[in-house]
Amino acid sequence: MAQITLSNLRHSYRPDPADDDDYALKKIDLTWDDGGAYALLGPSGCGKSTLLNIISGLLVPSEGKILFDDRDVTALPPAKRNIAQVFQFPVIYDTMTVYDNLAFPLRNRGRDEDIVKRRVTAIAEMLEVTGMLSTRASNLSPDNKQKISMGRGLVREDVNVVMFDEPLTVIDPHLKWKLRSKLKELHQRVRATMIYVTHDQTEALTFADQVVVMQDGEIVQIGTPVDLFERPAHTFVGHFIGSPGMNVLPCEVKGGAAFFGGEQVALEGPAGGAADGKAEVGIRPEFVSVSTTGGGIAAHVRKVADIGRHKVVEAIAHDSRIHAILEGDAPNAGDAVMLDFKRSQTRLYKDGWLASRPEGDVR
Ligand SMILES: Nc1ncnc2c1ncn2[C@@H]1O[C@H](COP(=O)(O)OP(=O)(O)OP(=O)(O)O)[C@@H](O)[C@H]1O
Repeated sequence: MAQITLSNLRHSYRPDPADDDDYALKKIDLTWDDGGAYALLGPSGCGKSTLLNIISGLLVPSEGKILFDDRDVTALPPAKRNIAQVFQFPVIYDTMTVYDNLAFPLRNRGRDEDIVKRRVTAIAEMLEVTGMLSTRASNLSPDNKQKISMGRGLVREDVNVVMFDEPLTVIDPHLKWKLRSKLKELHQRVRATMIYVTHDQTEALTFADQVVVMQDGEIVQIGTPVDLFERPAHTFVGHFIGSPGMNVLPCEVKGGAAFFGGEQVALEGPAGGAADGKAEVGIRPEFVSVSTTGGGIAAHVRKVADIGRHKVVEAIAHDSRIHAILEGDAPNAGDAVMLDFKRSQTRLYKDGWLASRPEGDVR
């Protein structure tokens, strides 16, 4: 396994890129620690596959370097990088047994049969496919085929990194959670460096210790799932993560205080030196409380969706839509209500970026 460093990376598919918009990857500086479980998360077109292909060697970046530990691999072809990849669709040999499929990457590199047997047995046990080892792969269900594909990615002990590219795309929704938690468990057992590429926040947040969020060819935040939920570094992360995402409301900053529709909104702490003028207040629906008697911002309820575990209230205040997630009783559509924002979770964003700081942070 190796630490992977991406240094000053830029990539354009155009022969003569002029400005930032011509780059699929604008400027990436990132270190993936040895043994880490990472997710690369972002919407379609943000540059995830481009980045993955640069790490695997299918693409040579227009600028910058890739290091595996201290070794510069920027110009090395995929076969020389010693990485394993699991793709959207299972890559297995239908005519071979499950055992031979799992053994293939090891035999291909000339490993002794006793090592092959030890590794295949261990991986099969982790994946809970021991009972299928002598089954022909053609007889497997799609999810078991993908499990074997994952096993092939994990069977070698000497790879620098295992990369998963949207590996659950073909899996039935009701089986997805099973494979998702299985992958997490596998990482805890094999401790390989793993990069999991997805546009699905649930997959990213379940699998990864660190999530790298991309937008438009740039990294907007790297953090734990809790960081991304509690302190989105950018309103994009606030919107993209969460269901519904963070409420982002227009506000006016005056002398370090934020005003929404003329009413002051108490921020978590100092406004971070945000200059007077237009900015945004960010508050997650989980931290908005709704009452008919208490104080707060006057609003009216537009609709209420009961989604089982909780209710999602959509209210309108000062022409902005505000979501609140409620566990117990909820108002009805048309009700006049008061909205209260939990102060410690109320953030200020300036030009999209987090500006406010927690109380007591006097930087
Ligand atoms: N071979 C190519 N030639 C030209 N442009 C490309 C090529 N591959 C990708 N792009 C462009 O580069 C940008 C990043 O694409 P990329 O496929 O890396 O994003 P992605 O996040 O992986 O999206 P998806 O999840 O849809 O695969 C997009 O604007 C895309 O249109």
